[in-house]
Amino acid sequence: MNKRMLILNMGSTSTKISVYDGYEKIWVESIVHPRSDIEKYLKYQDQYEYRKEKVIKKVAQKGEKLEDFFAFVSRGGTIKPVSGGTYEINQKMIDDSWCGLYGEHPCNIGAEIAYDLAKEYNVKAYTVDPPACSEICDEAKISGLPEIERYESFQMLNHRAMARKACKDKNVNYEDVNLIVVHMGGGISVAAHRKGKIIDVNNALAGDGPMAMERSGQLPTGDLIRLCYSGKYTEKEMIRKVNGRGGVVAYLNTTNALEIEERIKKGDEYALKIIKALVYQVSKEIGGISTVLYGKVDGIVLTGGLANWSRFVKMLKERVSHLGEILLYPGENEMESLAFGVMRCIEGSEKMKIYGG
Ligand SMILES: Nc1ncnc2c1ncn2[C@@H]1O[C@H](COP(=O)(O)OP(=O)(O)OP(=O)(O)O)[C@@H](O)[C@H]1O
Ligand SMILES: CCCC(=O)O
Repeated sequence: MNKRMLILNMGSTSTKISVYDGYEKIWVESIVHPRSDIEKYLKYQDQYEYRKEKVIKKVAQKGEKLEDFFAFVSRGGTIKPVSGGTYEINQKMIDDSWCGLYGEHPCNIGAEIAYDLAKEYNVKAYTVDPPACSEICDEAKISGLPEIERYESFQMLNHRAMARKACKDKNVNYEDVNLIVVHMGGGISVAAHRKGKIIDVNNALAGDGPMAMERSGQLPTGDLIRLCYSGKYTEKEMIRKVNGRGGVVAYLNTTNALEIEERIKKGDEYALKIIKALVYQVSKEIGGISTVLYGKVDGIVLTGGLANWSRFVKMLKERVSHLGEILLYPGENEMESLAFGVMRCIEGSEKMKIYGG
């Protein structure tokens, strides 16, 4: 049986592409998108052609043929909260993610590209652990205004993958321990994993939680309302401002941590001040979420691209180590998680889920 899959993972700053043959990784490549390339798109949806072209070109460069895949698999999209697992991507999922109601993120483009390619080549498209979680505890859903219910869009795929990996390495069951997992990529999400369930996490796409490389995070509400009504910005511009053009990039004009590190090494005090503020906000979020677990924290998993940055991790550790053991898992395990999730369903050890909206 053909088990060759094309895996797509569209992040805020990069497109990761991989080919798996069953459980075996054949290759993986990451395309980093320069700010100048993506800055011009006001809505993430407008990046569809740009990202698709990159995928098609890379697949051809690697000597692969699109007709040789039995499935197209993508991370995403932002949909109505569901339980974790592997889902066949269907039209309802595309409609719900494309309208942006549950958050704007490039993973929605990945899901759409996988779905379109699957239709074109008459195969199936799948996703695993979509970024909206139905396990949030009741208290966390109350926002403070009855008209607004809190829901969460975040990097669930990598949260689960790294939490499980850390537990495997520690020889404990994910379902038996309490973890704080901190995914630090283009967006930052800090979650309480209580005995295998994610019971609270900041909505990394909706101006919730700490600022991040390209997200504003939570802002003083009154000032935000005044900016919205200032007449200077449309609704779309404001949404893009907090999600895509806010956070570190708004201060330093880059999302590239290596570039910021170089600037700091050369004595850029302003860059250091902003990164200190980033560490401060992430630490505060970690401290806050420890109360969700009544302070019973078995470990703090730091993951995502920024967990590679030694200066950043050192400063973070100084502030939060007293809360629990720091478990460092830089980067992400998303490609493998996507491939393995599909394989478990194909082999029958797990049931494929259908999204009904
Ligand atoms: N080796 C490294 N050292 C320091 N920083 C790094 C390193 N590798 C990646 N980063 C930084 O990590 C960030 C990107 O992280 P990541 O690749 O997890 O995000 P993404 O997938 O683009 O976005 P998302 O959060 O939407 O998934 C960038 O700021 C990048 O500069
Ligand atoms: C949908 C992914 C949200 C994030 O960037 O954390």
